[in-house]
Amino acid sequence: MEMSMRVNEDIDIGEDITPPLRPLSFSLHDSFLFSHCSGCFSPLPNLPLLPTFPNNTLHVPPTLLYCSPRCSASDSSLHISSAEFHLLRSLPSTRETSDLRAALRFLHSLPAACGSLPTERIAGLLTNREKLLAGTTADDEDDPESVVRIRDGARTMAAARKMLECDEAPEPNDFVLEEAALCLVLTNAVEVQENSGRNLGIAVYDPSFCWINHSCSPNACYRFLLSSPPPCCAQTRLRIVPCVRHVQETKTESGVCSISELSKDEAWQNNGPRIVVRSIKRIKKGEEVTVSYTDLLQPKGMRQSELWSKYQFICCCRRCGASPLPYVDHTLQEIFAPSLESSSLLFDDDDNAIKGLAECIDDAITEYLSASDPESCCKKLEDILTQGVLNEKLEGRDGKTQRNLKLHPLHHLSLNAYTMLASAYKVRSSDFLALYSNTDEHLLETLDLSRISAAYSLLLAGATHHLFQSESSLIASVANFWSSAGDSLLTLARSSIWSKFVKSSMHVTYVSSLSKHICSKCALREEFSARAYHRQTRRADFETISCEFLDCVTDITQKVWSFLIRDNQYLREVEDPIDFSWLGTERYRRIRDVQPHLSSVAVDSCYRTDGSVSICEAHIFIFQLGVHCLLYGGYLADICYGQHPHLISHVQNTLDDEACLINCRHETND
Ligand SMILES: C[S@@+](CC[C@H](N)C(=O)[O-])C[C@H]1O[C@@H](n2cnc3c(N)ncnc32)[C@H](O)[C@@H]1O
Repeated sequence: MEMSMRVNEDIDIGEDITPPLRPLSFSLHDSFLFSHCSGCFSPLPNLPLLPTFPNNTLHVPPTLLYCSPRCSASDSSLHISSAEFHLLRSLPSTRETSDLRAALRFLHSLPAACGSLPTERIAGLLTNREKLLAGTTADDEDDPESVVRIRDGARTMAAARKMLECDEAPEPNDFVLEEAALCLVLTNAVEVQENSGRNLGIAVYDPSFCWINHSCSPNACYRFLLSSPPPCCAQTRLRIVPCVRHVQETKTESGVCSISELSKDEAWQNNGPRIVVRSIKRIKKGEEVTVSYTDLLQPKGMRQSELWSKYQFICCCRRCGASPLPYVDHTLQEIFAPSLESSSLLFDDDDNAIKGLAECIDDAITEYLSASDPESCCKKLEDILTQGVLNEKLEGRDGKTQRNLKLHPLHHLSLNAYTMLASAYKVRSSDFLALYSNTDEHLLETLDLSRISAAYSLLLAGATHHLFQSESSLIASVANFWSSAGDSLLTLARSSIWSKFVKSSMHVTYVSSLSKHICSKCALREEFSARAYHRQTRRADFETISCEFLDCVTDITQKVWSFLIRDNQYLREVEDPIDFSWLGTERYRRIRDVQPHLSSVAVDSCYRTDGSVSICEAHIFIFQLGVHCLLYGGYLADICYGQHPHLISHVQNTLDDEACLINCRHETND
């Protein structure tokens, strides 16, 4: 039996298709146990509450914490009686325990009738146990790592449950139920993210959510509500219905108890992050609803291998099944051999060199995240992006040949590198500002670092937008990247350093650009006002709004890109970060073969030597660009996640700032 969910009416883009659904089981990741409430996942206050132990018999250090008496009252008993408490106290701190704890909580909430041994489904939810343990061998030592992890985890869960009864350690085959519950969590749990995108923990929801299958070109996405849902959202009906497909060889055993039995149990009425499913495409009545279980910006091979290792299925969705590969997948893995006419002429033995490239990028990123040396990270990543790798193993007709392989600017590793570079340059800029005094040279260097950070953010947003134009399910990533680019450009524009340069070089062009400051060419502002003040989003205008936005940002970017990327060797190869038509040109191939000549620029000649914009004009354009990116990112986020008060006030503050900037410049000018 295979379950899926279908819509029971026509759905437009950007509509909620479920009400907020409560979790059946949830747990914070270990690293958030002492910073976030285990009952509702919100950040802890200064004086958090401990679990309430029965009769205060247990005088032990806290294993988790709560934000309020309500959360403590509703969650403490589950913490103790599910054996989560025993598990946390007995397990070495090296193993992440959120999956084990969610499985224990899930098991504890099952009515007694569910105690017989299930394997395929529990409470209607697929355990996938047989598939996940498929590699099991006669000798434990030969088992694949994933199998050992499930088996050891289940054994630990069983031991913790035994501790509740003060019983002896379990027999080896005493933990089938725990194994099934753990497999169920691995198959059905989703990462719960806060607004900033951090993964706080995991949660398992009822079949209305868990029967939704995966697609690499999904038509829906989901969001979490950590506080009470707004009334409009809570009133949404469930607009999806289950669909059963009977598969011949499947065993007849199914759920050992139904979800309706579970929902009567008080334990299921607890707190926890709620989830809402939302359409990101138009969906016709009767069509299957799908979400993504993986990162859609990965190329096909990586998505397939992740889905196989986590869920043991091969995705046959429209995107995966297309032949030849769709543009987006082809591009995400494209490699250049600059000396050759076409990347299709890559040879089999280039594979190892490409693996080497991936390892170098991963190493630089890991080193940055663990040792936090942003300067070294920037150098390593930019060296790889600019120089690529040499494949020296190829035997040509004349003996050994060297081939230089480079990542395409839209390769998925390039996109990862841009994310890290935007972050690392930003950190370097704020470190620099904190460390050095106000000499012009140091201020200029701070501005330069912030400028490059903003340029990488803009490149990342433009690159993913380019891919989004051929794969519309990338909307959530694109929304995120445009918002980050907006934030990054506005951080640059708001830097107090500008005033040093702007005052001394105020001139006529700058003043005339002010009048053009408020953009009248695109409808993003009207759209924002409609959304913020009248709670309406004009979905029908999606294509128009997106085209107008692109026209505007392409226009402004052309004026300011050379300023943003000045003196950066890699970014100088990127002719335009929004319109990538230059990628196919002969000129680009030549640029990639030539090492650009870099000269150090004297402070007094900065930014005004080669016919590019003056620093004053650049300041205005960067602000304009930042506002556009933020408004459009917010517009797309609204489609994916619905009205978000936090986002609306963020954009509103920016528009207020913008009004101040204009007034201030007019006054200065008067
Ligand atoms: C959360 S469940 C989804 C509901 C599931 N189909 C069921 O019958 O309960 C996840 C499991 O569904 C199956 N599944 C989900 N998406 C799939 C897809 N695109 N192709 C094949 N199997 C899929 C896999 O077995 C996966 O482990």
